[in-house]
Parts: sequence; structure tokens; C-alpha cells
Amino acid sequence: MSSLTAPAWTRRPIDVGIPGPTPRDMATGFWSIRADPLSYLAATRERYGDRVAFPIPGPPALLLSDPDDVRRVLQTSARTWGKDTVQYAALGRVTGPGLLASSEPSWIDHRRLAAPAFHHQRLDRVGVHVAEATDEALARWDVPSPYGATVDVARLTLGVALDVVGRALFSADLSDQAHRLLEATSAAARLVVRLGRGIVPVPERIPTPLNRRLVRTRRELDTLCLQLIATRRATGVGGDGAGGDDLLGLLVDSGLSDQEIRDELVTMVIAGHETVAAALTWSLMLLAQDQDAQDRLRAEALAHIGPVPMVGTAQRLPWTRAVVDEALRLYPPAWVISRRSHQPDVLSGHDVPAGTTAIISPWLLHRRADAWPEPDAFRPERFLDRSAARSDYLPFGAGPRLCIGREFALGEMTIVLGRLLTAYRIGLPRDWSPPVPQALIAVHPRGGMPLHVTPLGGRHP
Ligand code: HEM
Repeated sequence: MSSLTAPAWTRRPIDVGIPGPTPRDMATGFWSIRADPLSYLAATRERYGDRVAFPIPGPPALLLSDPDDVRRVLQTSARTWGKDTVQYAALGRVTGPGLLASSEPSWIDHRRLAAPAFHHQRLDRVGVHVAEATDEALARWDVPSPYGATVDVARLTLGVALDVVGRALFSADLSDQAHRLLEATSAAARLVVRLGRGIVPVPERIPTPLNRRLVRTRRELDTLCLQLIATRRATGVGGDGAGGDDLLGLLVDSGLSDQEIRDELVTMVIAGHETVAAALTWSLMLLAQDQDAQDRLRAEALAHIGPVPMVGTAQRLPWTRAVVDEALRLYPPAWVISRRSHQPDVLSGHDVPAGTTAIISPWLLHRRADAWPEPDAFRPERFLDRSAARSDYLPFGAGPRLCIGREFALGEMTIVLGRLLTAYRIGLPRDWSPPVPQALIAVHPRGGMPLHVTPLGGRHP
């Protein structure tokens, strides 16, 4: 019996000549891995270098921080490395085999079908949704004093990002069902994170309270999605029977089954809102710490009153875009990307067997001192004269599985920051200390992001 088909517990770790912690180290480090995976990964790389093997039964799990290895796994040898990993299996419990969690061959057809939703012309229409969602959220924002107050900006960014993804999926006319679907999807994603933090992985068929809650939430998600799809099939967005101009309409017209559309809707909600919200929250923190950078962004936004660009942000709003790029470098929401090899491969001269797991952490790559001078400093100007397309800069992944929502997210962030910072000044509260980054589906500040917010009294563009 090959080592891949033997039961996991009977397999010995396969030695591929790469250093790493012993099983005993792993057992003693268990609580730190659970409590703070980002610090654990950083300390592990610090100790063992750019290639680390974790001792698991059978083919190894490798933490890869060398840009050449990363390029090989995600780009040049991408067909060898699929998504059947623990990370995507957990996510798949909510999304099903949607775009994010699926592997070839189904992935490629779905990617082709979803791509038109992210074409430039459509994205420019999403820009209008972003502006409206931001303005409405700011109008509701409860900043009690004209002299400012300390508020949790993470709540604002999460609300805006969820609203934007809802409008892009279900059009501006968001029904009560669509709202419930957005909420249920977020709740399911949080449950998946909690399940992943269990001491031992509990199979889905065992009715633990968490498993039961996940099953209930998923059932609710299924019902809501199928109702929305049925309504859209029957009436279309404008009541004319055609699918309509949003992502749901595009999927309904694409020939996918209801179940496949359900999986893509849930995938887009999960992939498209927490990531953007987290990136915006960290951007605001960095700008609160650097008032000059904030003033420059505000001046740029005021100089561009008019249509809101979703595409080509680097050319039209270079400073704002540099701020966004730098925030995504320091706080990449997608802190880990995983792959599993379908066949043997060679990584920097090391033969690795089929079944090897590759763990790639943008969090580690983005803080390499050899690639990024003063890696912990917020310096947007480093992106003014340097391309963001580098294999040691991966906020949106790389290769064929590059984030399909990259332009969407960059455009959205640019618009939200411009509108927010022309209406408010953001500063640090008294006795402030930076919140601890917490690695959930995205990297969020533990306990939210209280910042001091002062209305500027003027109108935003
Ligand atoms: C700052 C915001 C975002 C970040 C940091 C981000 C990050 C990523 C990363 C790293 C991947 C690749 C994962 C991998 O290779 O395993 C990815 C894939 C994906 N993202 Fe995003 N994303 C963001 C926003 C969005 C938005 C707004 C949407 C949709 C509205 C979206 C939808 C997707 C989808 C569907 C995939 C899977 C693509 C495929 O495999 O074909 N993302 N994202």
C-alpha cells in the first residue's frame, strides 16, 4: 500500500531533507500555534529558515518563504499543486466547491463563467455602488461630537464591505432575503474558523454543538440562496425574465445549476467582504499614525471630485493606491495560502513527493528585510516607483488562481478611503496601543479598531 493510501495514523513522516520542528516541539508549541498562528509562523521561519518541514504522517507540510519556491508552487508548476488542503476543506464546508475552494477541472469552467462579472465596464458600475454604500454608512455614523469621538472603525468598514458585495451580487435593490443571506454567510464563516481552532478535527458527522450549528446555518444559507435564485429565474432583475446586470444575474444566465450558483454566491460573499473590511481597517490605523500620508491622500481625493474609478487606480490616484498597496503589504488579509501536490515536484533542488502540502504566508513574505528595507515601517512611497507585481508581494495570490476580485477590491478601497477621509480626520485616541492582529479568515485587529474620528465639516466628493 502506498504511503498516500495508508490510514494517516500508520504513516511515518517522509523526510525530504528540509529542517523543521520535531513532533515534540509541535506538541509543546500547540497552544501558541492556536493562540497566535502569525507569531508562530514568524518564529518558525526565523528559527529554521525559508523552507521548513512540519513533521506530519506521510508527505510533509512545508512552510515556504523563498520567493522562488512560491513562484514554482503558485505559478510555474501551478497545475501540479491543487487546493485539496485542510484550509480549503474547512472553507468548503460553507462554500461547497465554489471558485475559491475548488480545483481543476471544475474550477476552470467556473472561472471563465465568473470572469465577465469582473470586466472593467462592469466594475465601473460597481464603483457607483461603493460610493453610495460609503455615503450611506457615513451618514448613519454616530460620531457624537463635532470635536470628534473615539469609535470602532472596524464596524464601519465591515458594514460598508458587506453592503458593497451585496449590491454587486444582488444589485442595488437589496431584498430582505439577500440581507439575511449576507448575515448567514458571515455567521457560517465565523463558525468555520471556530471549528478550525478545535483541539482535534471533529468529523462533520459527529453532532457536536458546533457541528450542529454549522449544519443549521448551512441549511439556512441553502434555503435563502435557492429562493433568491428561483425568484431571479422567474422574474429577472427588472421583471423581464432576463437574469439582470449583477453577479447573480450573470450566474443565472450562465447555465450553472442552482447548487453551483449557490456555491459561487456564498464564495463571493466570504471572499469579498471580510478581506476588504480588514484591509480598510488596517489602512485607517496606519493613516491615523501618519497624518502627512493622510493629508496627502485627502488632497488627492479632493482633486479628483467626479466619477469614482474602480479600475486604473494606480494611474489616477497614485498616492491613495500606494497607501493601499503598502497597507496590504503590512497587513495582508489573506495571511496563508495552501496547496497540495498531485504529483512529485522539485523545490529548489529538494524532491518532494505527491501529497506534499505547501503553506505560503504573505504575512512572512511581505516582511522580508532583504526585499523590503525597514520592513515594519509604513512607507507608501515604496510603491510609487516600484511595481506591485513581484513574487514576494502576494496580497491577492499569484498565478492562475490570482484573486478574481483584485481590481474590485483595489477600486473599492480607493473609493472608501477617499470619501471617508474627505469627510473625517482620523487620529489616535489617547493612551493608544496598536491592536494585536488576529488570524481568522482574514487578519483582523483583536477587539476592533477604536480610533479618534473628527468631522471635517466639508463635503466629500
Ligand atoms: C483586499 C481584498 C482581497 C484580498 C486580500 C483577497 C485575497 C485573495 C487571495 C490571496 C486569493 C488567492 C487564494 C489562493 O491562491 O489560494 C483570492 C482568491 C479569490 N478571491 Fe480574493 N481577495 C480580496 C477581495 C476579493 C473580492 C472583493 C472578491 C469578490 C467580490 C474576491 C473573490 C475571490 C475569489 C472568487 C477567489 C478565488 C479565485 C480562483 O481561484 O479562481 N476577493 N483572494
